Amino acid sequence: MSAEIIDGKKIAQTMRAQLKDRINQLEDITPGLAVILIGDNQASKTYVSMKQKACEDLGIYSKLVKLPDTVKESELLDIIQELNEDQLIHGILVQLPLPAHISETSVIEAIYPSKDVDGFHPINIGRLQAGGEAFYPCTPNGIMKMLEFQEIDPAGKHAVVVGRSNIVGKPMGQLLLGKSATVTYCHSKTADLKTHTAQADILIAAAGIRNLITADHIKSGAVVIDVGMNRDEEGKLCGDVDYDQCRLKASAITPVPGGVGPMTITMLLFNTVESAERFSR
Ligand SMILES: Nc1nc2c(c(=O)[nH]1)N[C@@H](CN(C=O)c1ccc(C(=O)N[C@@H](CCC(=O)O)C(=O)O)cc1)CN2
Repeated sequence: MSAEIIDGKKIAQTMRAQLKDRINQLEDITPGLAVILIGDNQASKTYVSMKQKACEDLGIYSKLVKLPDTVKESELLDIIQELNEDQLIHGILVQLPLPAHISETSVIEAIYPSKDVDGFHPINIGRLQAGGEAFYPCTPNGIMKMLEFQEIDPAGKHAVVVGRSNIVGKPMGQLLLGKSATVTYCHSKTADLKTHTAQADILIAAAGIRNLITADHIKSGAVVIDVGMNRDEEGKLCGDVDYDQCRLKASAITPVPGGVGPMTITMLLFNTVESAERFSR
């Protein structure tokens, strides 16, 4: 068997074209996104410039706030409050990770839930679980859209999520549960990982460990979604899944790069447009 390759770039392009139409339909309002970048982390700089370029391509106003990694938490919170009150801004995000002296919790909680287009605020996380109007975290929601595009219905399937981060693993399981999958969470401390992953109809690998998932870990015909963003010895980008092995056993698989990554930014644009639409109602 050779798996169908789930092309994240192509799905992202289709969704971005749909978003452009929605933006064109907004009268007298341009969606606005504020991105706060702290410090000099090379990967963060790359992701932020990708976000800005994506905004530019779609006609979303983007405001970049660059701060040194010596910035005080109180200064950052003041900036967030200004953006909360800025009528031109419909979405605010602080690029993660943060320097060690700044509390991620305080920063996330300072953003108004109505502008939290990353979907990380406890109000949005709570509504994801309990229902109600909310922004969902971009990476897991992007994966749900990918499954939808591929016509893979999670209902009744066994989904195994490897990873328990607040931004991917935990909300991923909740979203799959919301679509009636039976969900198992695993993580770096799970004993005998293979026993669990080999039962998955849908396997989400989001542990941040290169080649954690090999062919032995998956069931024949499984759908394998790779959220990993790791570098090999030569600096080449690779996921958590041994792609060359697993694509011969899976029924569908995402590559890295070109799989989940492009959907993360697309869902950020999606949330920003949604926020502007709510604002204009
Ligand atoms: N505030 C946030 N911080 C972080 C988030 C987030 O959703 N919000 N997620 C990640 C990084 N991230 C977006 O910020 C992100 C990661 C990867 C990609 C992507 O498109 N990857 C490409 C490859 C890019 C490359 O060549 O380096 C791919 O997989 O094809 C987009 C966004 C952590 N921080």
